[in-house]
Amino acid sequence: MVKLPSEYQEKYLKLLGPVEGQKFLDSIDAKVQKGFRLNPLKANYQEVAYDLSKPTPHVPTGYIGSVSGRSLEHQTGYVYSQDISAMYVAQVADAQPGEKVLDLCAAPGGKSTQLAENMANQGLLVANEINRKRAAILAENLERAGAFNTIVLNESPQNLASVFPGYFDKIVVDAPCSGEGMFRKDHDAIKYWHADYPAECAVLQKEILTETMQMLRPGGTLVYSTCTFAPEENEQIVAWLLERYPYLELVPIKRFAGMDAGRPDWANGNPDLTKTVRMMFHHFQGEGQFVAKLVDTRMPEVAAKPQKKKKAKGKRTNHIGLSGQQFDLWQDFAQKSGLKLEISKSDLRLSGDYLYWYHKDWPDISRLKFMRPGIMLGVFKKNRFEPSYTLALALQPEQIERVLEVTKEEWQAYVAGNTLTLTQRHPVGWYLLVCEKKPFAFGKVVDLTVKNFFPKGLRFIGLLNNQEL
Ligand SMILES: C[S@@+](CC[C@H](N)C(=O)[O-])C[C@H]1O[C@@H](n2cnc3c(N)ncnc32)[C@H](O)[C@@H]1O
Repeated sequence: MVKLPSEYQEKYLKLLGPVEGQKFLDSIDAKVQKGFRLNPLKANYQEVAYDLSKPTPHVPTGYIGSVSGRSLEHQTGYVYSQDISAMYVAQVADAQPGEKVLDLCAAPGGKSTQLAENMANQGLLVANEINRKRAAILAENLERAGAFNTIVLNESPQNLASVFPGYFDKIVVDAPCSGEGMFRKDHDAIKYWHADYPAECAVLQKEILTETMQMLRPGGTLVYSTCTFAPEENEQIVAWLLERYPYLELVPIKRFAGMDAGRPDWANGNPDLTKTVRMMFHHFQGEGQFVAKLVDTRMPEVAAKPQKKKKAKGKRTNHIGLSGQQFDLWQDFAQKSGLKLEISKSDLRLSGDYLYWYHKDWPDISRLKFMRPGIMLGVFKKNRFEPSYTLALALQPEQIERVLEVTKEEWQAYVAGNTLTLTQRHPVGWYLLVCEKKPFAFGKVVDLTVKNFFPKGLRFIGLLNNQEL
């Protein structure tokens, strides 16, 4: 039996009433239902060695079941382990190809990967995370997903607002919160809870949303979510938004079986709050989640003010052009490996020795701290170019001629850091390594050996049959 703080118990018994409140509190001991999503950015994305017999009704790519972080499917970004409630947030955001979307509090990347998938790699997804270590994990997850249209930043909402005024069509704020909805899955989270915690989180949420509102374009959409049950961080925040920004309107969110409507009586009585959705332990299969969708009803032409381009402060060192020699090295790689991606020279950027693909119509982010200023294509080392792991995971096998299909045992050996031995000679050079049709890395063929270029920090012991011992 999980022990919940007495003030927490009293609060929910009062809010929900004694009978329902007790059911809610008792459900803390129920089994955690794991979930995962498939990734339609990948070719043959449904060809995975996982049970797909339990699809989720509310997310077309969602399934009930667990996946291993050591499986081929996970490493190649075909599956993403995610709670089935959490996966409803990006579904509600309904990001479309071509849109400009911001995921403001994005790590580890559950919502960002799903947004990128829904955008079919068209448009721009800015995935931001304030915590640097978490931002690195976010970048890795987006990399695995094969997200091509993404910039990963490591900024405060305030700094972002100074660069992106009125810029985004859609913004997802999956806010830092008191995490009550995680209590069943992560008992340690209970230790941090105290009676004032939700109110403290609400102060931060309002600060974050104040900056957020500066970045939403007139006519744009804001999705606000938390993984807590506390009304202070849910209905009361939405009520505050509606009062402070009268041009915002709530959009009704479809409620699937087990989902509850938001509770006006837990805020200021605004009946529109029933358009928000709660996922509660005792009713819905997943963990706790709240989600609200708001649209900015101002007409774009009335409200939009011309934005003056701010001059960058200090030296702009992040993006410099390629030298002629570097461009030749890149082209040599592209030509020899038979790369079939249309990348114009003006979309190539250099950051240190790293080569990025950064669309010329994307905004100037040189004043911001970034993890990935675009898609990392590779790195220049002395007189050679090494293609990146990111590029390997973003490619479909048909987008490159030099492909080497390996066995599952060879995949396991390679991701652990070993070289592979070939039985047949191939021309020297870079090859996209593919296992069960899933690209997983680049390797360099020299004589009868595939030299290992799997990133050192990511090496692991892969599973052959997806079963953790
Ligand atoms: C609920 S988590 C995000 C989960 C993520 N959206 C996902 O689906 O994987 C909230 C995030 O907000 C970040 N955060 C904390 N304080 C913040 C602040 N002041 N401004 C912006 N983000 C903040 C946390 O580091 C955390 O990664």
